[in-house]
Amino acid sequence: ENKPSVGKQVNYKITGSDPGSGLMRLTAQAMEDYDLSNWTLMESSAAGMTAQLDRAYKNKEPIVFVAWSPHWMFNTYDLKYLDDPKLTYGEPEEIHTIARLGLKKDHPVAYEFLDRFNWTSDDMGEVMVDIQDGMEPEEAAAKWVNGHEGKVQEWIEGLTPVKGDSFILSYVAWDSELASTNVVRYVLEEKLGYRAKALQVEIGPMWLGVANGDVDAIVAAWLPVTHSDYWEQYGERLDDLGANMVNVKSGLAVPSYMEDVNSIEDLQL
Ligand SMILES: C[SH](C)CC(=O)O
Repeated sequence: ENKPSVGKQVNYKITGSDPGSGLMRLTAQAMEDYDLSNWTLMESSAAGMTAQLDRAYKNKEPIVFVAWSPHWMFNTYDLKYLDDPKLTYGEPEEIHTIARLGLKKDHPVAYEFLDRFNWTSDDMGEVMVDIQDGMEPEEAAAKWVNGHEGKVQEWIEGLTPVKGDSFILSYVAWDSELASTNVVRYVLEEKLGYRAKALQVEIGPMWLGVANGDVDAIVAAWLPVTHSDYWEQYGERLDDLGANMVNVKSGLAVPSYMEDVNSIEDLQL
């Protein structure tokens, strides 16, 4: 039977996340690249997006939403990314650790740890799923660090703990960065002797804070594509310590029960 178009099914709405985020900028670009001028990108937050996904999924309703991996939603729901033949969302990319200028001199122990910090999507996934199952982020981080001695040892081998120096991290409430920032904070405090704080902020203040030196470091930079605009704006005032995770990706996704929607081009119908 002639089913209404997917646009009609979702009132031409893309369920978005936090305004200003790279994913929202890329999705606005995708709406241009794929001529989705009659669609609206709904601003929300990462938590708002997953709440709307949960409601739609439970009722097996159609929904088109912004997505990124690693994320617990791909463990919880049967989802699929829409093909992006124009590569608006780019190729799989990296999450980078970014330090303020001067950090190496001021906090050499923390700097060396942050320079070595790297883990996999599976590692992050363990922490994210524990948090999603109701564990406090600090507790989930402690559980992961205490359960992965070997990996943590690589990060801190030969480093002499400090005596209570303060350290400030910041992050945006994306489930991925809630996990990574809490693990880094836990290691700084419990293994390296810092009094470390993790400030939850929006994306603009996160980048501005580390660029103007109010924040010591972030582990939340999606590069080279998703956060390219922030890197262009602040990059020369920052110290990029490289990838803490590789092969991450973002894009548009739908539940797999939307069988006839497999590419962003299918939204034009
Ligand atoms: C974790 S999301 C890809 C971050 C963003 O959209 O800027």
